[in-house]
Amino acid sequence: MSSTDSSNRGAAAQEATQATDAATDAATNSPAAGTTTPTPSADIVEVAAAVILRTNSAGAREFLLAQRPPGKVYAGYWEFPGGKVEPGETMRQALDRELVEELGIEVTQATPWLTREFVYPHATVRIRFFRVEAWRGGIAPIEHSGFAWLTPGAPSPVEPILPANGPILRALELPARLLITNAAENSVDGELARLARALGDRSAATASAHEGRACLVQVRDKELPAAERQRLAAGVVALARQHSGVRVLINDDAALARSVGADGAHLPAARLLAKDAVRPDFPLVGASCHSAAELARAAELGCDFAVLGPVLPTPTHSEAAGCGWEAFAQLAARSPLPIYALGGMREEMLATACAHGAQGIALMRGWG
Ligand SMILES: Nc1nc2c([nH]c(=O)n2[C@H]2C[C@H](O)[C@@H](COP(=O)(O)OP(=O)(O)OP(=O)(O)O)O2)c(=O)[nH]1
Repeated sequence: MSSTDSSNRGAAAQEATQATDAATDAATNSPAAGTTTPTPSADIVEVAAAVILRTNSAGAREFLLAQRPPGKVYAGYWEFPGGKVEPGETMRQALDRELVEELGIEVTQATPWLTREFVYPHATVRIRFFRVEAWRGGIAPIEHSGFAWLTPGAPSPVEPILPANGPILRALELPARLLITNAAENSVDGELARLARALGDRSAATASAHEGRACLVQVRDKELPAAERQRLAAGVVALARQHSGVRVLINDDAALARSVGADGAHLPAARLLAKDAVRPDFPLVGASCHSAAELARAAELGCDFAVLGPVLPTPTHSEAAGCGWEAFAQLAARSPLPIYALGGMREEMLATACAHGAQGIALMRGWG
């Protein structure tokens, strides 16, 4: 984040306090989660849906889609299992009930993920997606016409898929970790060596593990002289190309991103809020956010993900206390975008971040 990014810092905690009960309820899977019901709205149908994830025998990640049966709206379309929240139910209770009714399984681990609103001819729906990684019982087609296990990023073997779900399928391609360069402290050569080690270790240690290899790398280091930044960016892209599942974004410099063949661009908050802001023309675009307004803007521009922080105190922004996990969760609960938690992150905080609705963690000093 640039110095201008700090203008809204602190707003995160403040805005989170104003979040609705519904958002609070949907925010986390911690003991406090799911203890309140969504705020009823005559106009919006609340839905809980499960992105059920497994690792197949080849070590690849897969998710489950199910086909809507005859007699329902959008019969024959493929969806994530789930359904409408009944009066008095929390989001999590609705999820648990639906998966018993539809699949015959008891959910034992679910983390809140994205919330997506979509206007259909028959209704406006607000779908709270949970990632479900553990359950009891065998999945059975009790209510659906069929099942399919899909690989994130691979062409879908089934269609049509419910129209609201396109962004969800794209979000499933994102990894759990975003590494941010810190050549200002480590030097360009030091940083390239750290990345080579990190990617090498990652590949070697987790060659068969589903998510271990994949990560995003953001070339930040905005203060570097242009030639050094170019060398860093080119070096990071060259390293990334030696490892599958590693994609590189350049912070705030589309021309540099193009010249080094990066996968994407990353927008600092000031750029995001500019009146003439548009989504840069890259396959992958991220944005730095510190408030609900910035998250909403990132979604409006069609960014693929946001980085939200600082969550915990960090030397990068020593003036900021960090919004804390509960505020993070409340902001994440309202976002249609996958969000990486930033600020004071370390590898062992990944599970905590996910329990509070994060896509994963963004690390600057805490990687390698
Ligand atoms: N379950 C589910 N619903 C989705 C997804 N994507 C999406 O747009 N929706 C929409 C379709 C429907 O308008 C709404 C879910 O309503 P539903 O009719 O399936 O709910 P239900 O299982 O409670 O069904 P019913 O008892 O009312 O017949 O959310 C998805 O991935 N999963």
